[in-house]
Amino acid sequence: MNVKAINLHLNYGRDEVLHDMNFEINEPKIYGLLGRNGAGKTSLLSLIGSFREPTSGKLLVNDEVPFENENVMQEVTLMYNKDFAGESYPPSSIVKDINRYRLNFDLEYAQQLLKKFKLEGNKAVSKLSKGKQSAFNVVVGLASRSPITIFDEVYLGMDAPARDLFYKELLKDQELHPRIIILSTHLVSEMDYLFDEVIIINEGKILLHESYDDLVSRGLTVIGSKQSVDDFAKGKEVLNEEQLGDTKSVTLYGELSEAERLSASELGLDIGPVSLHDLFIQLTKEVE
Ligand SMILES: Nc1ncnc2c1ncn2[C@@H]1O[C@H](COP(=O)(O)OP(=O)(O)OP(=O)(O)O)[C@@H](O)[C@H]1O
Repeated sequence: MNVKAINLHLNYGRDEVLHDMNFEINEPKIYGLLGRNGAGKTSLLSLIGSFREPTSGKLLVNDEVPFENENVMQEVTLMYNKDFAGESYPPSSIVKDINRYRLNFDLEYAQQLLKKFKLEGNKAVSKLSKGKQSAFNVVVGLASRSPITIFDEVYLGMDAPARDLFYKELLKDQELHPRIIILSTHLVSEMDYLFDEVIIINEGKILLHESYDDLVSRGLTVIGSKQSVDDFAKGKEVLNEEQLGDTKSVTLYGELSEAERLSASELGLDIGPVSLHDLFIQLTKEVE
């Protein structure tokens, strides 16, 4: 199972929204897809979900073009904030329907999840609250057990306890049935512990694709007197600087050698970690 982008471009009319993307994901892991509003996350996911075709280049799923490809479509589930306005059936009967045409769908698991998310009643999906409709998307996405399962911000309407239940179920089910799971989200600090790998896209380009651990280990804050911090930061990639009186704090991006750590301690500098949330903000901020 894999997803590959090769010199991938996507235009809407004259607007190019994905520019020359190249990446590959091929392991059953949880991938966090991050990007600012309008970065192109949904556009990219809609190509993987075979909702549209690239303008040029290739997007391959299991080495095949997914668009209108029955084999691939059975392997991929893309859940997004669907409009359920015309949906007059309750969740319990919709999952039975889905079970008839989705190969990997696990009806029993779907029914257990409906119970956990309190979606068992006879109310039509269109009459459920927004948060409950989102929870229903989560149920369908999890129970689809698709080798490639994508959640495009479906959980945004859910309250904190429901989101927590989703994260727990996701980790539990991923352990039992490993698959490629892509989570596109703005809730970076809440969800970062779920990610094995992180892909950040910025203005339609892949900014980085790394393991969560490598990425986070590369960000650090350095705090101390202005002169010492400036000396230490010279020649390094500085993502952010703040100063209060003579005290300065910088966010650096890159590996530190043992010698550099020693020199920081000799200069009386405090070195601390940076969260993925902060790194994401710094890495994608607009240059003033
Ligand atoms: N159907 C469409 N027609 C024209 N332009 C579109 C269409 N869908 C998206 N766009 C544009 O493509 C760009 C990328 O949008 P996309 O929805 O992929 O971003 P996103 O990263 O998912 O954003 P958000 O975080 O706000 O959901 C934006 O500039 C958007 O205005």
